[in-house]
Amino acid sequence: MPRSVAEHRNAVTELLRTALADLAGDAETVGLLQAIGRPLARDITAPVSLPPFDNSQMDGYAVASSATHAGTEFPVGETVAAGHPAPPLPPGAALPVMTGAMLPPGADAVVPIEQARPDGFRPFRAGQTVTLPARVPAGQFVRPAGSDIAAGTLALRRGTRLDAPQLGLLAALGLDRVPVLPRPRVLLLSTGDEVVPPGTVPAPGQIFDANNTLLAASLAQAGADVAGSRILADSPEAFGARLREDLRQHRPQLLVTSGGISKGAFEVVKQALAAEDVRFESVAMQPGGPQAIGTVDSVAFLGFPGNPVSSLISFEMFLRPALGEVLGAPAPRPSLRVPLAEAVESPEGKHQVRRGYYDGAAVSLVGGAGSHLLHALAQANALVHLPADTTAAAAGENVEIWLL
Ligand SMILES: Nc1nc2c(c(=O)[nH]1)N[C@H]1C(S)=C(S)[C@@H](COP(=O)(O)OP(=O)(O)OC[C@H]3O[C@@H](n4cnc5c(N)ncnc54)[C@H](O)[C@@H]3O)O[C@H]1N2
Ligand code: MOO
Repeated sequence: MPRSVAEHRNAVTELLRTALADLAGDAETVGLLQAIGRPLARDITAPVSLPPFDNSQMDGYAVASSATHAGTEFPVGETVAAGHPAPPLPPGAALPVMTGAMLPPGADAVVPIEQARPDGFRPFRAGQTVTLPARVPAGQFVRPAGSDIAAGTLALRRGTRLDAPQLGLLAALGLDRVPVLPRPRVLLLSTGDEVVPPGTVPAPGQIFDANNTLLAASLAQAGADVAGSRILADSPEAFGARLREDLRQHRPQLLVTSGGISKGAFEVVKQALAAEDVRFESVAMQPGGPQAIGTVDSVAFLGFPGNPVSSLISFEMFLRPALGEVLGAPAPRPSLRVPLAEAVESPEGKHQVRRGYYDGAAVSLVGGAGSHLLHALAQANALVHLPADTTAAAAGENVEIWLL
């Protein structure tokens, strides 16, 4: 009886929860730009307030609002520029103030230059005056200290994924380094006598290794550290020996293989790991039906099927969500329900994942269902989900897609 997608995803998540437990309690401190996309390891309390001082939201005149109730013509004082301490506001006067400049002590409102007469800044002359609107409300165009965040309050919670907005906030708070969770270390192995590295010359019957690159790119984008990767041929003995060496050398928290797990005569992963705590499952999904999961020498292990599209979809359906769930990053793929541009059929009892192109209105299928169609995958911008109980969907029917 095949496992459901949800059952296998839960199993992968539980495997990673155990494998990455130490990592999730650890931290390394890195520069802000080294932290892009990574989960914050500790709560961050604001060391300063933002804004740090009351300042002007407009280029204009700083006034005491009470004075604008008494009259509309003001003597003009010294100009207050951003980046410089503000002099106190002389009683009854108006000071030219620039956006971001400190509000002069004694001022509580700003009149934008467009509402002043004259409506431009002139070089300062003694005795110069400006006419401003009457009854300016207190607080107008003033950004009070701490109105964004007050010093001592929680700025970002542990586990928050650090993208541009969060990193920008940390920089604004004066922090140049940030504690993040260490990246999970992954050992990646492509398998098969037919698989040779790109950049070499294949012998008859051989093909170039797509999976190490495709999975290394996926893992790197998901915040993992691919500690090592290699291709191993279809010899279970050589596979076992090499794997042990690589595990000792790279000390990964996760081992991911592709290929060698289905029903052929030479299934190197299946044969080499037969005595290990590893299960070879059939998941009710297509592509990505054959899956292996377990531990090898206490290292968490996932075996993905060899077809490149199957490998990528296995990553997207199981490993990416599990990393997000356990570590707080990567973000889930954005999910939408959108109309199909064309009718589609799907095998009964299997969750089919087709590749699609979403143009903002509807999703069209890119290529067929075959799990070798890497060129079609490279043209797609979405995965199209046809759940196990769906055997057909008509054009215009809504389906779930994940944006890639
Ligand atoms: N009798 C059956 N045959 C197959 C079944 C089945 O249920 N009964 N399942 C099919 C499905 S579905 C898949 S998926 C594959 C999975 O097989 P393996 O995981 O054992 O993968 P391999 O046989 O090693 O390779 C499959 C396919 O992918 C190519 N490949 C492998 N590695 C790479 C790589 N690194 N880069 C590019 N291409 C790769 C390989 O040459 C094969 O064409 O089994 C079906 N068979
Ligand atoms: O399940 Mo296989 O992954 O279709 O090609």
